[in-house]
Amino acid sequence: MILSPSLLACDFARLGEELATLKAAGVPWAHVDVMDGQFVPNISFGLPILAAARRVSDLYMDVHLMIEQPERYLKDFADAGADGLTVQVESTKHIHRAVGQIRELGKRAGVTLNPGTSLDTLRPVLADVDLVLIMSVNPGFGGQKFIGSSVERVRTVRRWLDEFGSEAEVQVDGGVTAGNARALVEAGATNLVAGSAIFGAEGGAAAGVQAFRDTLA
Ligand SMILES: O=C(CO)[C@@H](O)[C@H](O)COP(=O)(O)O
Ligand SMILES: [Fe+2]
Repeated sequence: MILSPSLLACDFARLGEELATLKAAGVPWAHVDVMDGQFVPNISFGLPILAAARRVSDLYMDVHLMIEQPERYLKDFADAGADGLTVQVESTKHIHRAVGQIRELGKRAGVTLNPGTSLDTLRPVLADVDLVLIMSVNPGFGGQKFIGSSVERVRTVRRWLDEFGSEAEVQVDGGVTAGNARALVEAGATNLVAGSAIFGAEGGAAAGVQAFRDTLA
């Protein structure tokens, strides 16, 4: 199971140190939440922060684009240091084209959807992606409560992927904690994003990471 701590919950003034803490804790990925104030009602950060993170860290940069018409910026995010780019099905009229563009840029392509969007919207691109992200909160903010029905959505997507032998990651994002991680992994999740549960942990991010390890051991 891959843990992808969401940098949205870290101390931006200490970004380099936060990334170093994750690296020292043995975490392979960092989740980078880009929000434009249009697709979601919040603005987070964009290209310069990703580029700064890339300069000081060799963690896999897992970029979650919550922006309208993400195809306008895919190359910029790839150039700024993304390893994987995940786009929301609701944010573009051309999800198949966007996924193809990410692959053409030599990056791993991810697709995601809001909790209120039908899983069927994923089907046309399932064979073309490296990662499917099940959002378990309405995107836009960290620190929200996990939506329980997400567990069944994970199970369904994992089954669909298994039907044609896909090894795509099934990632879950939003309200993920050491308390619900086991149920998610048992349902087929291979990749968990966690922001507040890691950076808000008593004892700091390293303790937050250890709590996930303990519960999944
Ligand atoms: O994409 C998002 C929110 O839109 C997430 O990546 C959050 O940043 C996760 O934060 P927690 O729910 O784990 O605090
Ligand atoms: Fe995210």
